[in-house]
Amino acid sequence: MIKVGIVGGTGYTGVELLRLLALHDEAEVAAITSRAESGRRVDDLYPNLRGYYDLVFSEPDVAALAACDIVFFATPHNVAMNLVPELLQAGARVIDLSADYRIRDAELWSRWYGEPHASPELLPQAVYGLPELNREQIAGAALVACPGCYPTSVQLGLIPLLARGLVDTQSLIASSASGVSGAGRQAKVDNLLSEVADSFKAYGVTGHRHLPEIEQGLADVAGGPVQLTFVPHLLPMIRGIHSTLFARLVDNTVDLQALYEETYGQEPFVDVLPAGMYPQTRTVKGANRCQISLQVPQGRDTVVVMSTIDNLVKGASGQAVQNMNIMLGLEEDMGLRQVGLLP
Ligand SMILES: NC(=O)C1=CN([C@@H]2O[C@H](COP(=O)(O)OP(=O)(O)OC[C@H]3O[C@@H](n4cnc5c(N)ncnc54)[C@H](OP(=O)(O)O)[C@@H]3O)[C@@H](O)[C@H]2O)C=CC1
Ligand SMILES: CC(=O)N[C@@H](CCC(=O)OP(=O)(O)O)C(=O)O
Repeated sequence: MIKVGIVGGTGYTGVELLRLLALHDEAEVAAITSRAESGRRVDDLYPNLRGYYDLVFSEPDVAALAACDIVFFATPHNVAMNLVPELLQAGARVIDLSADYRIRDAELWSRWYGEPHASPELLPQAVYGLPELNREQIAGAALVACPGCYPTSVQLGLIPLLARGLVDTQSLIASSASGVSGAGRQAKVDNLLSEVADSFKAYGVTGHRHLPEIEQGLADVAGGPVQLTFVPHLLPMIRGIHSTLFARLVDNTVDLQALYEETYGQEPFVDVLPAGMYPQTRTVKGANRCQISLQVPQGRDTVVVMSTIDNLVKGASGQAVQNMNIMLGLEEDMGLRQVGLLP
């Protein structure tokens, strides 16, 4: 069995990793950390896991983590970048769900995240963990930076258009909406039921930290700089992201439905819906799946792409397990064969 360590096991992505790994044939969680819950049984805090784990949370301990084959970081940014150098040196492979290694330029990273990067020397070897783009590099990586939740939905939605040079790269727009679990489990007044329920609002319009990450990924695909207007919104629900993406066509001779079906035809976790069908967050809830559909309204020159994921699964822990499977040469869908929860 593959020995897995999880740093940050009490958060929403940590417990989602535990849910998925409970049904994984080849992985066994050997170490799990929480500073606040150290000494407490995992299935005491999370009774849905009773019968699956005989584990106790402990303080982060580099020696115990270094004894694992794979270490997941399900921690806020600024944590992994301090511990990863030692773990890599000890021979562990790391899958970071936080933003610490997603942006290649350390100076750009520190401008958006507000402090210097603690291990910039590792940025060149970190592989951006979007399997649909980087499957081969992920397979050989020691350090994988899992994409953010919004970036996953936006990039998967726009990649086919940019790869073929079909749209203006300087006027891309992403209007995205997320459920509240995207903000994590930490208590915040803004995320109280009475603040969020029965309401809908935009935030981060002047600049959200996912913007440089998305632009970096899209620029790689387009082969040159792109400009994106990214507006996130908070939805009064728990899980799910819906991104509505707008791009101006510079070539409208291509059958876009066929292009998307061809691009993602062999992808196990991207589902291009038939023309006329709309993706919904509830049909991907609990599943490691991105559902996409597209339209060119009135046959004009703007293509509208709709892309939905569960932020905790394809947007975080599911994608992290997918990356682990690729790194270990396992079946890519091992532990990820869930169907979306409906209703
Ligand atoms: N929620 C989502 O939808 C998504 C989240 N992500 C990213 O994944 C990461 C985890 O997110 P999420 O699970 O929502 O976060 P949570 O706030 O829910 O959980 C954070 C976890 O990290 C631990 N932690 C916090 N600070 C430290 C520290 N200094 N050292 C060690 N452990 C620490 C906490 O436990 P304790 O404090 O007890 O140690 C807790 O278990 C974040 O970087 C987030 O941005 C990415 C995609 C989607
Ligand atoms: C709803 C909500 O608050 N979402 C979070 C982003 C989600 C997230 O986890 O950010 P990373 O993927 O970069 O780690 C936010 O906007 O800050």
